[in-house]
Amino acid sequence: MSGQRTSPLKNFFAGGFGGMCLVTAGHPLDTIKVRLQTMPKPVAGQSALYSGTFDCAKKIVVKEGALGLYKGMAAPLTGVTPMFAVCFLGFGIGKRIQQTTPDDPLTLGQLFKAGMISGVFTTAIMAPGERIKCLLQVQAAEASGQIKYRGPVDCAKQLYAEGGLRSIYKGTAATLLRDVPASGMYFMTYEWLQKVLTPEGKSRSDLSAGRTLFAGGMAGIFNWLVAIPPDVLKSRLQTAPEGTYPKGIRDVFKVMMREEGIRALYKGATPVMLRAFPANAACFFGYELAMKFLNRVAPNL
Ligand SMILES: CC(=O)O[C@H](CC(=O)[O-])C[N+](C)(C)C
Repeated sequence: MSGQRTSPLKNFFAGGFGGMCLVTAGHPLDTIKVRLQTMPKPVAGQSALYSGTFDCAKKIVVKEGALGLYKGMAAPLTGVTPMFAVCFLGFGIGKRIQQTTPDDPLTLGQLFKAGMISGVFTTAIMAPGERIKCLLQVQAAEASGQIKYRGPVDCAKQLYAEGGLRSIYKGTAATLLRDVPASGMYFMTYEWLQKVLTPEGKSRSDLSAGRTLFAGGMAGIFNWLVAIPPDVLKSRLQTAPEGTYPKGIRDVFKVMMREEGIRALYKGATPVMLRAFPANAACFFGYELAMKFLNRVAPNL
């Protein structure tokens, strides 16, 4: 795969802008995913709260208005922007440490490793961001009428007061389990598709919107093919009342297999996959646009 000199700072800023595009395009489907993953188990004889993706979307819009789909978006916007900045920075660093010169081409395996390194980098921001986002997204599902958390900052404060940093970082191992292999798939798929789709005689820097949107969308799909099962375990763990799973995701997994079987690991897969393509197409498109802009206004950054 041909090498490309990229400035870490530009990667950081362009990645942040890509993250903002991703959240705006993908949050409604993320809300549906978390509601489906965490809805209460139906009691015998009763039907499930949501029968599927479209039923869930309809019920949210009818009960809470269209803005219900955007609940909890402040947390990912403030969290995802720096997270994607760090994610793209981590990928750049992951590539650089495997190259002897900045122009060294990278194999698919090396791109996968660079993506995994990015996954480790992002977990420090991703784990607490996901914990707060998931708690905010599910709180209306309990329908007690009482809202426990008034927003991301209030949620973080309450978690800190109840259990310190340990509570805020609950789900870190599950987040690593999800994001290290998934990020490998993500960046390897994107870079590979950009390469194979670039016509003979043209270079990666001759940007094409269609190619970028397709490669970005497919990167999202392959990311989630790997990420869904650990994501379900993570969402369960991060939204469960304190003390429910003393051994973390191992306990979540055991209880889930015993009570619901293997299929539960794919709960919420439809909205995840529906979101994956447009959200990540928007992300990489935003990233490439920002990169182009930065290359023009600050060529020496
Ligand atoms: C799990 C996740 O956040 O995936 C990101 C893409 C998406 O759809 O949000 C990619 N990455 C893990 C590389 C941050």
